[in-house]
Amino acid sequence: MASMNALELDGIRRAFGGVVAVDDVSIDVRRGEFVTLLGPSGSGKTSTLRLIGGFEQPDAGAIRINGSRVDHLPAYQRDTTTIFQTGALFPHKTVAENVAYGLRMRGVSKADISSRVRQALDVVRLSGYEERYPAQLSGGQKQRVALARSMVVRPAILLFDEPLSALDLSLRLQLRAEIKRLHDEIGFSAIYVTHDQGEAMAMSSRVAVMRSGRIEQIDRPEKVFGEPSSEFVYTFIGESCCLRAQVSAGTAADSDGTPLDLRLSTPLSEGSWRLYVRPSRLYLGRTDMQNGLRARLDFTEFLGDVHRYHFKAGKLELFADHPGAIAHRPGDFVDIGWQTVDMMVYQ
Ligand SMILES: Nc1ncnc2c1ncn2[C@@H]1O[C@H](COP(=O)(O)OP(=O)(O)OP(=O)(O)O)[C@@H](O)[C@H]1O
Repeated sequence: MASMNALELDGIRRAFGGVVAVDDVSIDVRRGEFVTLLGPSGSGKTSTLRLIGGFEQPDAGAIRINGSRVDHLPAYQRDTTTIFQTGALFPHKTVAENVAYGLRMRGVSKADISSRVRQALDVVRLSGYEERYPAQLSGGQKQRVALARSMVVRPAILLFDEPLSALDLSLRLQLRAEIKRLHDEIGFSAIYVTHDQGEAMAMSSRVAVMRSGRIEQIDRPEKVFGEPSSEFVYTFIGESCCLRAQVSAGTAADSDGTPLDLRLSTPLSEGSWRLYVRPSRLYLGRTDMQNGLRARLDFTEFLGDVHRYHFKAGKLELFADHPGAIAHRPGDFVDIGWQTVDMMVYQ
C-alpha cells in the first residue's frame, strides 16, 4: 500500500567534523502537510533540509519519499524541489523559460509545458510577466517565479530554505500570506525552514522546534505556543518576561536578595525559580488576579498597536503591553496581575 506520508525521516544524523549538525531527527510529513523547522541559528534546520534534498548524505538513518528510500540517491533523482533564500533564477532565461525548465528536464510535452507554465504563473499572480528577465523583476516577483518554478513540477515535497528572509518586512508578510493561500488551495506537502517564529506560526500545519540538531517539540502551532514542552520552546516562541526569584522561608527575593512584593496562587518551595509571563498577559493596576507583583515603572515605549511599559522590581526587569496610556509616571509603583494559566514556572 502506498505510504500516507510524503516524507519520512527516520533517525537521521549528520556530523561535520566534531559538530553534530543533525542528531537523530525523525519526522513524518503527511501528504498535504506543511511542516516548519524552526530554531535559532546553528540548530540544524538547513542541514536537515539539505539531507532531504540530497545535497548532503546522512551518516545514519533513513529518508523516504512517498514510501521509498532515497537517502543514497543524488539530488536530481529525488522528487523534491527547493526554493532558496534568493530565488536562484537563470538570469538569461525569461520568466516563462525559468518556470518551464523543470518540466523540460522531465520530458513533459511542449503543449503541456505551455499550459502548465501559464497556470503556474497565474497561481502566483504573475500572468503577463512571461517574457521578462529576472533583472526586470522586483525581489518579491523573483521569489514568486521561484515558487512557480518549484511548484509547477508537482514534486512529492517542496523544500523551502528561508525563502522570505532576504525581503523587506511588508513583502515578507505579503508573500507569507500568499504561500499560505497557495497551500490552502493546492494542498502541497512542504518542509519550510525559518528562524522567524511568526512565519512558522502563520503558515504551518505543524512546527518542529529544533535545538542543537535535535527536535525539541513537534506540534500544531497552537500547541507549541500554548503548551510548550520545555523552557527553551517557551522562550523561543514569542516574547516573554522572566521573573527570577529566590525563595527561602516562604519569601521571594531577586538574585541580590532584595525582597520582592510577589504574590502567587501556589507558593513556591525553597530554591531558585524562573517564572515567565507573556507581556500581553500582564495586567496593570490589578490586585484582584491570581498572581501579582508590585513594581516601579521605569519607562514606556509606544509600539503602534500597544504601549509597552517597562518595570523594575529589585533586579527584575519586566514589560507589559497595554492598549492605552496609563496614568502612572516613571518612578510610580504599579500593581501588575496575571492569571495562573498564563504563567510558566521552571526551576
Ligand atoms: N558544511 C558544513 N561544514 C561544517 N559545519 C557545518 C556545515 N554545515 C553546517 N555545519 C554546522 O552544523 C550546525 C548546524 O548548521 P545549520 O546550517 O544546519 O543550522 P541552521 O539551524 O540552519 O542555522 P541558520 O539559521 O544559521 O542557517 C552548525 O554548527 C554549523 O556550523
